[in-house]
Amino acid sequence: MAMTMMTTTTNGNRLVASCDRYYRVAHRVVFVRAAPSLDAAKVGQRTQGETVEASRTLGEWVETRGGWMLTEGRAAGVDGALLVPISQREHEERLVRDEAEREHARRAIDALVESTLAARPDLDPNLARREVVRRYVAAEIAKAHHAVARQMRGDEATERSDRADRLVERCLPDLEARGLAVVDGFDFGYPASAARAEAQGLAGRLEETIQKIAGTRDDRVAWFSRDNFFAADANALAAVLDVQRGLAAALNARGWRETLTNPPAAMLSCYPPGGRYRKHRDNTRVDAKTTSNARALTAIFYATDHDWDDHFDGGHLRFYFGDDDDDDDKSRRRQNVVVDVAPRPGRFVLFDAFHFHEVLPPIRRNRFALTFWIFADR
Ligand SMILES: O=C(O)CCC(=O)C(=O)O
Ligand SMILES: [Fe+2]
Repeated sequence: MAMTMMTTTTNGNRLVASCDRYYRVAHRVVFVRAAPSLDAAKVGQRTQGETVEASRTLGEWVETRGGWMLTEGRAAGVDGALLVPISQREHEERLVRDEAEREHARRAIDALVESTLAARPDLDPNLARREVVRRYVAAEIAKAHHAVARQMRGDEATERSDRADRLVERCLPDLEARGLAVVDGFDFGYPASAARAEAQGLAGRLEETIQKIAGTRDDRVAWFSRDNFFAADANALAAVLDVQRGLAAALNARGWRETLTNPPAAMLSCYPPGGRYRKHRDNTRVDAKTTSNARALTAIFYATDHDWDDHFDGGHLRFYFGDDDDDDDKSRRRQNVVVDVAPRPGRFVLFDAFHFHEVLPPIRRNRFALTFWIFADR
């Protein structure tokens, strides 16, 4: 039985109960840290919609099972609340609802396992169950991602920009032919060196990712909206983001195969010398109708030093075209073609989020990039 931290005070004749014990996670991911400090090691994470029970509060931090969580996003470079206080009653209703959902999932999985085994009696029941659970969980996660993407829709049509139209015109042939376009020398409105200087100035706000703990990637990142960039006087990066935000509308206007939408923020990343991001895809297909998230295209602008050298600085973005074997467009398939794209300053890359790719280690200096994922309304 959970203990409550109800404090009851009198306000005139009325009794006012205040409770700061329960929270709903209001941000995509909120980290659990070993201590109440942004520098403390991450020891876990909670995702949007989960509820958190706190045992102690300390300023903008609450102690929860396993560590400390930040309640307000400002210090973490995010707008608004990360954790929203909820009442004990709401918390308990959520627990009941969560249990009902779990029960529903258990029944759905049992039924799927049964029908799978009826169709394929030769299958090992344990393996069949494991596969059904994997698909079920992936589909549920995808549903949640798409619900978030749908909430964010609606602004793309107003974000037409001439620059984005021109950039799409340059990308479209290669994007359609091989799912990858690379554009150099595009005029984003500011020199690439200005974006580089701003990225350097924001480096102190970048943070390790949860994948760092898992050992798959070494960059530090922060999420920026246009307003965050303007607040930080990062006008060149804001101008790049404006163009990135115009791509969905420009592609939609040219009849792109899916209706594209915008996410709220772009990711500024910095790979230190020797850092990498192991081979991965930004999205995967769970089955014919389901993808693991809403990402359709990845749009990257490199804010590297003006004298970045392909050979001595490295840090290439490596694509593996032959490996997209779940790509339903077979005509785009290539057999084991590796393509390396150097992160040259001001270079812009647009690619299919389902392509396998990897970031090779930069050799001598920090490698900054502004990455924007264009969503699809699937
Ligand atoms: O910075 C890059 O070139 C690619 C980064 C990447 O693959 C990612 O963040 O998913
Ligand atoms: Fe990626």
